[in-house]
Amino acid sequence: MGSPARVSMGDAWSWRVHPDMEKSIIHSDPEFSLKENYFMSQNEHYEAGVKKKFHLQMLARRLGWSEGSRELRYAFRAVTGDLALGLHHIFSKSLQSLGSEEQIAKWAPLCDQFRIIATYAQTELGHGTYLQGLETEATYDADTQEFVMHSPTLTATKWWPGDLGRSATHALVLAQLICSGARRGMHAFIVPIRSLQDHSLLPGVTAGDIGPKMDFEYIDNGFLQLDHVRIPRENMLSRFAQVLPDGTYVKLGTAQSNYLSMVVVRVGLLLDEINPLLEKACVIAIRYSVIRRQSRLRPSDPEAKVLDYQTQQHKLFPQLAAAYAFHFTGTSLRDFFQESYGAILDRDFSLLPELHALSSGLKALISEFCTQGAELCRRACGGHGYSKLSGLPSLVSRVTASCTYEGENTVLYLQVARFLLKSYLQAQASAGSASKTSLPRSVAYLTAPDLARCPAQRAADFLRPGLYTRAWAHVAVRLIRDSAHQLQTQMQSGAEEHEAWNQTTVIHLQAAKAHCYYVTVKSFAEALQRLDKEPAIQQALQRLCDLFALHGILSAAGDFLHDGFLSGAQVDMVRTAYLDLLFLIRKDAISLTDAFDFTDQCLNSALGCYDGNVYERLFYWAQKSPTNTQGNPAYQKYLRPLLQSWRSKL
Ligand SMILES: CCCCCCCCCC(=O)SCCNC(=O)CCNC(=O)[C@H](O)C(C)(C)COP(=O)(O)OP(=O)(O)OC[C@H]1O[C@@H](n2cnc3c(N)ncnc32)[C@H](O)[C@@H]1OP(=O)(O)O
Ligand SMILES: Cc1cc2nc3c(=O)[nH]c(=O)nc-3n(C[C@H](O)[C@H](O)[C@H](O)COP(=O)(O)OP(=O)(O)OC[C@H]3O[C@@H](n4cnc5c(N)ncnc54)[C@H](O)[C@@H]3O)c2cc1C
Repeated sequence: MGSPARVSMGDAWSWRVHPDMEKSIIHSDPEFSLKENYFMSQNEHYEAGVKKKFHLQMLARRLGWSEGSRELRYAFRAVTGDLALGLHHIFSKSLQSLGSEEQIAKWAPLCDQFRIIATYAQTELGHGTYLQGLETEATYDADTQEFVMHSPTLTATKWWPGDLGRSATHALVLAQLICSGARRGMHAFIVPIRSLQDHSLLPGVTAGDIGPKMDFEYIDNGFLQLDHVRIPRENMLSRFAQVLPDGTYVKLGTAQSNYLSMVVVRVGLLLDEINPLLEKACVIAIRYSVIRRQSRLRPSDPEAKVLDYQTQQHKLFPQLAAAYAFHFTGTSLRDFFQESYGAILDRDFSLLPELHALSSGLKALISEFCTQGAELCRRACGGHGYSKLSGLPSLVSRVTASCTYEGENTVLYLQVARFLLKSYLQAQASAGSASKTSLPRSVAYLTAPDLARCPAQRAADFLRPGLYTRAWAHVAVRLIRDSAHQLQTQMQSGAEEHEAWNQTTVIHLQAAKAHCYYVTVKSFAEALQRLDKEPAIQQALQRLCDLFALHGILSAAGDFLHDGFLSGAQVDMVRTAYLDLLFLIRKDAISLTDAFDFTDQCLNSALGCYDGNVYERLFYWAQKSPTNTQGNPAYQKYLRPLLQSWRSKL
């Protein structure tokens, strides 16, 4: 499979490594090798993650790669993100979004030069979602112009922050501010927690690791308790709020301004962490599926490549289409973020509600689909997909966390629903008045002309992006309208507002998901329009866009049939078009996965290597397992006595 030019791993039977690869700064450096990853303990994973981070920072310093540079981003991608201190960078982003210019000037150089190691400590043992419920307190003492940081209860213990368990010297502690006798809500405070001299915990600080997790073993997620720890007034990040020396509270933003850092992180995670996990799963599963031969398509044929079975294509190609859809949608969101972030930092919050809704909804949708998709890819590889040596179990357990961290998905979808309801009611209100208030771009379709029936006459009509995008808009509008109506009905029947909301959240959730899927279909289709100078690429990607849209329609056919927008015959047309696409995509499948440009070292998979030597690699890697190299102490202790035990009865 493929040319010998790009080969893998340098193992005995691989073709000669291409000269170009020898120069790959990351992959030729044994410090970045991932070969032992599947055989490590939690402690070994943590040390390996810190070691790689240390070496990468020394390399970056030597080569002049700045923070956020393309080189560092590529290096992070090449080392598959198995680098410790990820939260240090989340601290930096939070400092940039919540800190004053003076605070940024002071702390950013310390971060960039790793003169401190920081974490983002928001979640507590008792609260992660409900930020108004956070218990950690920051009480201002005007006499000393200090904040007294305190964990008043066990449930106030900070729990989960990455790099907190053993690495960080400072924590950005999100706490309830108490000043001038009033509670002011969640604010961010820079709290030193370990000595810069000997890394020992500072007075009043209790911290440690929270123990084994489903994955992310290389990150020391930790706990933190503060016992009346004093920090200077200047350590409260004050872009959106200040406490003056006498304790006067000056509000410069909104009640949720200090939530901005979560928006920043959600946007960044989509392209940098979450979608690449699905991309890798697709590369491994699709490459393996052209190597794996099993059963016969015709009795007279040789055993077939499993990728030639329509059901295998039905499993894998929608995941490939989703990975591309999320790449273009994540890029579109990043562009919108860059367009609006500057204004928000300057306290123009007009675009923040839409940015919050988009970042919340796409983080929920993309993490959910990447988790489902990675698991589907794993299952599509049969028994070998259950071997850690395939690389797939690790991808699944790692991407699963993205449905929870940076905002639990259901909670984020409900944030979207809240935004959709407000937008819908605004559209309804202005529909009757002369002054048409324009809706945010992402919900402009709420006031666009709607079709009652889909005009498609034949299967080929469903290969038109305009037609299927409007089909998705139709369903999203109907579900949003229905959710608003159900809420109104509940309230008209006497339910109190919050109870009515709770009793209709399942319906709101459905509307939010349809909206997010519509946004993704639209973003993907719009991105492809800009590829008109690359017709061959445009055609290959257009098939994936069509497949993503039609697979979604078939998966939610009831929503399209519900009001007769699609007829049963039209759903059959969608299925015909969908199945034809599977056949057409088959010939591009390998190229479309190669295009993600993951090296074999980065994939770290015995099934997904470019040279296709799956069986040799599986067998060779298994030989290296400590289960085969460290003897069998159980034999002397138990098996031998068991095997001999019959004698004792004689
Ligand atoms: C390589 C390493 C990879 C792994 C990295 C992992 C890193 C993980 C780091 C973390 O997990 S950090 C912790 C992340 N935690 C969260 O994301 C907590 C999620 N919870 C929330 O965001 C809020 O609590 C929630 C939005 C669910 C509820 O907020 P509230 O209880 O304050 O109230 P509400 O829902 O009533 O929202 C009030 C207003 O604030 C708005 N709002 C809420 N969150 C906002 C936000 N983030 N930005 C802007 N506005 C926001 C919201 O739209 C609404 O506006 P309107 O009143 O105009 O409708
Ligand atoms: C791998 C990993 C890394 C993390 N890293 C960090 C970090 O570095 N820093 C940090 O501060 N935190 C971190 N976290 C914590 C993470 O942000 C929280 O776990 C997350 O925000 C979810 O909050 P929770 O755990 O309280 O879940 P909960 O909110 O308790 O969720 C439990 C259930 O309650 C439901 N629920 C909660 N509220 C509502 C509601 N209003 N309406 C409907 N249903 C609701 C949820 O949908 C969910 O089904 C990390 C978590 C993980 C798994």
